Amino acid sequence: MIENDLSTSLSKGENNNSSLLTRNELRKLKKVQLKKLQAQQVIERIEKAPFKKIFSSEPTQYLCLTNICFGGIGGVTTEKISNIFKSFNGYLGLKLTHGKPYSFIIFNTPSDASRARETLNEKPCDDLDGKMMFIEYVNLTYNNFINQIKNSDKVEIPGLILIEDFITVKQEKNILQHVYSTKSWIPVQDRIVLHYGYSFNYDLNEVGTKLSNLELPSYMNPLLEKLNKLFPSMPKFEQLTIQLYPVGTGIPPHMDHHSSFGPNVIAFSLENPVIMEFKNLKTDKVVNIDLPRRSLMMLKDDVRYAWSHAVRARKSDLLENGQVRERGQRISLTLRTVNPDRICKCSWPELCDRNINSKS
Ligand SMILES: O=C(O)CCC(=O)C(=O)O
Ligand SMILES: [Fe+2]
Repeated sequence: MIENDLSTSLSKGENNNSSLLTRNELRKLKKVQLKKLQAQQVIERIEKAPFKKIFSSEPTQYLCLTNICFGGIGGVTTEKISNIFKSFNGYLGLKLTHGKPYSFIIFNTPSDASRARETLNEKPCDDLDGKMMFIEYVNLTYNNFINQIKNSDKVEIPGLILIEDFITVKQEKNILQHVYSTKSWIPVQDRIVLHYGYSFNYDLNEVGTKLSNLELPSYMNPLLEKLNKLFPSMPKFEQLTIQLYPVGTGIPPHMDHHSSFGPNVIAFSLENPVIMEFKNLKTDKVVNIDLPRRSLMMLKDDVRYAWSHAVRARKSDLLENGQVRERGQRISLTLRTVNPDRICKCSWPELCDRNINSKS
């Protein structure tokens, strides 16, 4: 069946150069096409769907290596494959599949993917000991593959909300101008901080005294208005902490004080992104989340009350796609409400400072 398909396609002259090929070259070409068809047919059988439904003839940003699997017999390592693809512009990462003969490569745009495919498809690859990769574009409407690509190893942290581009470029510029012209910075460990509304007691790690000017700085207004529109039932934020993290610095693992502060803690990232490390204090599970520049992060529920968070003091971050990103100086703005009676009623009593740090 495969042989027949192949002879027809070659004799129809689908490969324009076939008439110029020597017998030997034609035999080799036939062998390659046979292998390619075999890989495609295996996928069609596993997926119970026709090739045309699974793959697209137009470039998409998702490539499927139809004959490359990871680990196991005949499998290659993730390192080998990422080394081959990471030299191409727009390479974002790879997704392995468990127990399936194919794998996926993700690019930023369809044209990035197309450049890599043009260079590598059906060409002997030195890094794979001369083996050829058969590469197809994943059809964006083929949900079975798209879901595998998008969800395979995304870890959700309950209660964590991340909104990218919450702050506009113009707003960021304005806030940074004001922040950098402020003179009242307080050194805390290797970073410097500013407090508005209430101070922060770093010895007890809880809310400090009410400050004379309770108003938050007016450059925060556009962000507060946008927050109000998105979360209309959220109470007014009363405390703002601004932190400047020079390259190489961070904040040790902590939970924002349960009794001092309300159920929603918000942190904006300005000037540079950073990886924040979250740890579930019951299971010790650690999850790294990339906080993009101009993003909003909200902590509520589990992640607010039962996970610690930290920015590790280091000069670079390892991203999910295996790339190392150099750190740049980062400004964060943390908004909190203050519990009037300093009492926490959360559902994690064993992790709550009302029991752990109860003062005599
Ligand atoms: O730098 C940040 O984004 C978060 C800072 C933080 O965790 C805090 O102020 O409690
Ligand atoms: Fe915090």
